[in-house]
Amino acid sequence: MNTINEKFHNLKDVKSASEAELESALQELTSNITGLDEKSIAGMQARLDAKIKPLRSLGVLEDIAQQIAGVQGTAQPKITGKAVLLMAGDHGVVAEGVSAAPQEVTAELFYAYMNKNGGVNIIARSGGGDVIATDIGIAGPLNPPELMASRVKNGTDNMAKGPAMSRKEALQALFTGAKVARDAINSGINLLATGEVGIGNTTPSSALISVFTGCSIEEVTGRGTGIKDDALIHKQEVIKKAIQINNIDIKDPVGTLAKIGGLEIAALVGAILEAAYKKVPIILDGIISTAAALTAAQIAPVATKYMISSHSSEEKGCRIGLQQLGLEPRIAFNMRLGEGTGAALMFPTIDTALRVADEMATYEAAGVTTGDY
Ligand SMILES: Cc1cc2ncn([C@H]3O[C@H](COP(=O)(O)O)[C@@H](O)[C@H]3O)c2cc1C
Ligand SMILES: O=C(O)c1cccnc1
Repeated sequence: MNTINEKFHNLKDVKSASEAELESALQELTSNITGLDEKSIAGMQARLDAKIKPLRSLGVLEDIAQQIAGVQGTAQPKITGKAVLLMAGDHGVVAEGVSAAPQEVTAELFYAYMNKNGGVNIIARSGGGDVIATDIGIAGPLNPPELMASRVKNGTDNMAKGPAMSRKEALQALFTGAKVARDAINSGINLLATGEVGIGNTTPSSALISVFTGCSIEEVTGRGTGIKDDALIHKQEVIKKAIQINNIDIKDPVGTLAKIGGLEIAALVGAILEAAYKKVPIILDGIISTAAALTAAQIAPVATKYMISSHSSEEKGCRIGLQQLGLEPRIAFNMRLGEGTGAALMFPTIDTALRVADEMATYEAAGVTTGDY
């Protein structure tokens, strides 16, 4: 497929493109996202119905197999590679005291992901997947400087005082994320998962979820890294202020993302849209990924069909956001780490769903008598 968007394969182009060029590339990208292939979904259902089990008795495993068939456009889908796309970015709003962790932790954790021993690396590895970590907008310098090659800005501005980003910066971050997803897909990975790191990022995520679901700040805002009662009330006040002073127009999702979002959240929006455009399923993680998914769905509602939910998260806005997307959490492990840890836990389950379709015996082959079920 040769669209205007392909021009932005090269990161240098993303950085030098004008705002108008980025806007038209987004138009082009989103208008080329199409729905799932119904024939392949029906073909997978027929394969599963022939297996030695009562009809639909493998529940969600069958839903997942059917969804992946529809995404790939074949009743015999295969997973050739899996990766968590971990986007890193800092947040000016941490100056308001919304997190229990200091800002420098974002950069410190980034090195752990590069050294392959962060939480998400272990869980992804257990499920046979990789982690691709990208600095979209960490505040401080990284060493070696090449690690900062994809950085759009040194952290967002404080959204409680003005917009977190300019519209152009949000679009640059979005297309940088899209490029990360495209490169991964072109290298043979065809199951993606969203992940992130960014001290303070449950604050913009809660803001986006409140705005896009219409739920109150109190309903969607939790303790993030683990702030105490007083700090939680303060965090909710900060979010209210950010929404008020930024004149949010939800009919303009990119503008909303720029004003009260984050660089890594914007990159995840781009990764989700690119996955849908390239017909690759993408697993959502916790509250930050869900905020990105809601934003992507505002930009291109059909992208929702490419999303696979993972865990419910202890951060309460996650479940509310998933519900708005028409998704149900699949894992309830009381997790609240982020990074893509919950999403990566779905890797083995998704492999299993396709393995059932490929390897489980049929009634005919096993010589099992069918009943009225
Ligand atoms: C050591 C550590 C590892 C993490 N890994 C992910 N997060 C998670 O916590 C942060 C969001 O929470 P808040 O909005 O309260 O700052 C993000 O970095 C998220 O990825 C972590 C947080 C910490 C402290
Ligand atoms: O839901 C998440 O992913 C989450 C929750 C708390 C802190 N960081 C991430």
